[in-house]
Amino acid sequence: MSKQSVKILGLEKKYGQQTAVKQINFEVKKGELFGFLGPNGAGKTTTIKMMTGLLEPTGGTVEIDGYDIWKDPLEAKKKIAYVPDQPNLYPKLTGWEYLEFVASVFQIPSDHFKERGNKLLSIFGLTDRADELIEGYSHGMKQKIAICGALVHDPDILFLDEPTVGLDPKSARNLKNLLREECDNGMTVFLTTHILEIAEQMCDRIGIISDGNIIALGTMDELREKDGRTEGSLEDIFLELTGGDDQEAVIQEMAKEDQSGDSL
Ligand SMILES: Nc1ncnc2c1ncn2[C@@H]1O[C@H](COP(=O)(O)OP(=O)(O)OP(=O)(O)O)[C@@H](O)[C@H]1O
Repeated sequence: MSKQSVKILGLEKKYGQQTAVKQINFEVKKGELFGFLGPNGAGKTTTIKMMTGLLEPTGGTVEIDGYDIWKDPLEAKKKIAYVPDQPNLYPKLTGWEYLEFVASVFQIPSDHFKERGNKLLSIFGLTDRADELIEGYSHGMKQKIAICGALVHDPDILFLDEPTVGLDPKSARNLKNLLREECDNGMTVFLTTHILEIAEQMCDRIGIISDGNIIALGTMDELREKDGRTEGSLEDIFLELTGGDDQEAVIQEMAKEDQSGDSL
């Protein structure tokens, strides 16, 4: 048994001439809540798709609990669940039928499924809507049923791409609490987010990718230490590392000009 849930070695993706992910290396430990951050176009989705076996790398390997996702896909994929930022659902199934379908694919015993499914629907306030067709769900409800589907079979490792986008504050809070609880019970969670407060509050460790390279990796304290700080928010660290400070300064200058009317 591997101590790491996920082991990434020399992972690379080229799209034609462009190298979107540049031979990155990192590990995610069992029971860890890992946040993967980076500016737009940095390579987050490309990386998560390679980690979940949806996009073939140009080079390198991804091990899921010791199994290579490309050489041993069945064993590796039994252990994971993935919720993309735009989940593909079956519109002609009801919410409950969708959960039943996922549970049947993963051969979850009926009693366990019913208890787990009902608990998840209740956490996300979907109990009263579970018998309606998914095609009638709002964007946020679709996001929530996709998350319920991912959790209903108790994956060892859960991958989430921008999980809180589209969720109302209460659902986002419930999701954060649930993920923390699942990790404390041994599940590993790997999530991407642009909401730095979420990463700062929730995540045990954080990886920052910029232009296809991992430019920071560690706990909040470790990131601060490497950045030569004793305090400061993740936003400060993120903007400094990704060059956002310069952009911030430009934006502030432009705002000043706008206020003084110079630029009109
Ligand atoms: N199918 C594709 N074909 C060509 N280039 C692609 C493709 N998918 C992504 N890219 C490029 O790879 C780079 C990384 O994209 P990716 O979607 O992984 O970034 P991201 O960090 O998830 O960005 P965002 O925060 O905007 O979602 C970008 O320059 C993007 O244009």
